[in-house]
Amino acid sequence: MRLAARDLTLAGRLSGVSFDLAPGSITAICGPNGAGKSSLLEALAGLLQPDAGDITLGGQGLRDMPPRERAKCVGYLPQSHEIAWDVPVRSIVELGRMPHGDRLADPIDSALRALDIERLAHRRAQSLSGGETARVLLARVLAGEPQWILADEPLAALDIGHQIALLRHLRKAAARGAGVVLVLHDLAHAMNHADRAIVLDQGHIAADGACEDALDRDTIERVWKVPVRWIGEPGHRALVTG
Ligand SMILES: Nc1ncnc2c1ncn2[C@@H]1O[C@H](COP(=O)(O)OP(=O)(O)OP(=O)(O)O)[C@@H](O)[C@H]1O
Repeated sequence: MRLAARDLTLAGRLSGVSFDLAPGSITAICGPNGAGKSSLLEALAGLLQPDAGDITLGGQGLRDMPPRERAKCVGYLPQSHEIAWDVPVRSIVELGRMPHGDRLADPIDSALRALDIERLAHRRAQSLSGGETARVLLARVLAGEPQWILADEPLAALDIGHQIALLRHLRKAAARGAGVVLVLHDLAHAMNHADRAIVLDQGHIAADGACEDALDRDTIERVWKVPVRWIGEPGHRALVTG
């Protein structure tokens, strides 16, 4: 099912944003602070109603879908990583199955494994470190086996080992047919791990395309206003400033 936005507008946050995303790939949403990345992701998750324009999933308007159906199709990880309930980690991950009305062990165990939190399954959620909390909330999203995984800065709190493990897991999910949309501040992660980048600047799309094009030096200098150059080979690029 394709996920598409048409002329999405939200006062002061997004202006005429349009794109069409195919499942089976990873899209990075990049842009400076306040560009509208989180607002866009929230709108794609159906949690923020645009003032104008619409979002469709498989051709059907997102706002017309029953919430449970929408939640089955779209898994969303918000930017702030907080767990309000002091319950065992496994119970938090099980919440990802709520739209399905079950607690199937397989997807829950597989999500715990994917985020390397099996040994934390019986720990109280509020006793976790920041990075552990982020991994638990991601596991909750993965446990729902959504067709679309939307994650806002999923790598921000993770150490490099868990970052790479998560990116590999998301790549496998995409290879199995899921659509993955990640808000990423780290442009090298976007360049090396996404298939497509959508660059937002002040609520507008500044660039959209294959990462080598959409995140080229000119675009970064124009949008982020820092002098940069890429070094290394495709797939192993590093961004150097100055
Ligand atoms: N609830 C809100 N009401 C009104 N304006 C908001 C609201 N939330 C965010 N904004 C504004 O909308 C713009 C886009 O915010 P958004 O959080 O989407 O940006 P972002 O690209 O995710 O930023 P960051 O990289 O800092 O997380 C910002 O100018 C922000 O101040």
